Amino acid sequence: MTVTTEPSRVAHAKAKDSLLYLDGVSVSFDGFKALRGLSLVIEPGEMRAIIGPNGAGKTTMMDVITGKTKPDSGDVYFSGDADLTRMDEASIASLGIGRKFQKPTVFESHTVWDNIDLALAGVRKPFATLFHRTSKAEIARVEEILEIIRLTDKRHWFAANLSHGQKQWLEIGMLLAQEPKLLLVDEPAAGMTDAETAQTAILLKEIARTKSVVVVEHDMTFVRDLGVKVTVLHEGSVLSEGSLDAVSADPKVIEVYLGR
Ligand SMILES: Nc1ncnc2c1ncn2[C@@H]1O[C@H](COP(=O)(O)OP(=O)(O)OP(=O)(O)O)[C@@H](O)[C@H]1O
Repeated sequence: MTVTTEPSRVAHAKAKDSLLYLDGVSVSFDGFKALRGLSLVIEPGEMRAIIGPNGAGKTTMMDVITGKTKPDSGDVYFSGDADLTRMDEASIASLGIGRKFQKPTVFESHTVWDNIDLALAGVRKPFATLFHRTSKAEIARVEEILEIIRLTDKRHWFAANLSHGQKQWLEIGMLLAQEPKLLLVDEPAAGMTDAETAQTAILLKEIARTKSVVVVEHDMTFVRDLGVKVTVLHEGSVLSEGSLDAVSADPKVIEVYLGR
């Protein structure tokens, strides 16, 4: 006897053990396919680098994960059974998906410390925030985050006085304050000095010890420093996947990057 299983049930079973599961995701804008059957699985505790030429669909993929864009078709599951295609952006964020956009959006007229403290406050219940005094545990968490983002000695600085790279780290710290399970980071190294870029790779690797991280990046030196599995997107689907060395040697990837 042949047992037939509904496709969605099969997808669901496969999604169970992964943190993020995309299968056959397609998105069209006025008939133009930005994503074409994109499939991607991120395991709990994994850091993944996503690369690809301009227009490959990297931003659209992030938009689908965070609920900003709804796919025309395909499955998107988080933590096993949360169907992200049926949820709005706020509900998805509250599941523990944090996104860092390319441009830092810190509160410039507040100190580094206050920026992190405010981000912690953001996850407190409104009533608790109203009558809130930062608890010992919260102070310890702010300290811990400042260590991770290398801004301990700048805690009293106004964010406006930080370098571009330091502002990026501060924003990563603000995301950490929200205790996400998955961090989506868009081109963190853009505009950074070489030293800051190298520090950012170390910092993200530290974060990835306790959280899953998906990093979209163009800077190959940075991707090499991360030393993680790389997914190459092209025309809305996965062209190649593996170590940076493996995908760099893939003829399909060479053609896309160098063949025109
Ligand atoms: N809202 C939209 N309306 C129409 N077309 C769009 C929209 N958003 C994205 N696109 C198109 O979809 C394709 C994929 O875009 P996307 O921004 O996801 O690529 P990307 O890989 O992030 O590129 P980049 O590296 O330049 O940021 C592009 O051709 C883009 O022009």
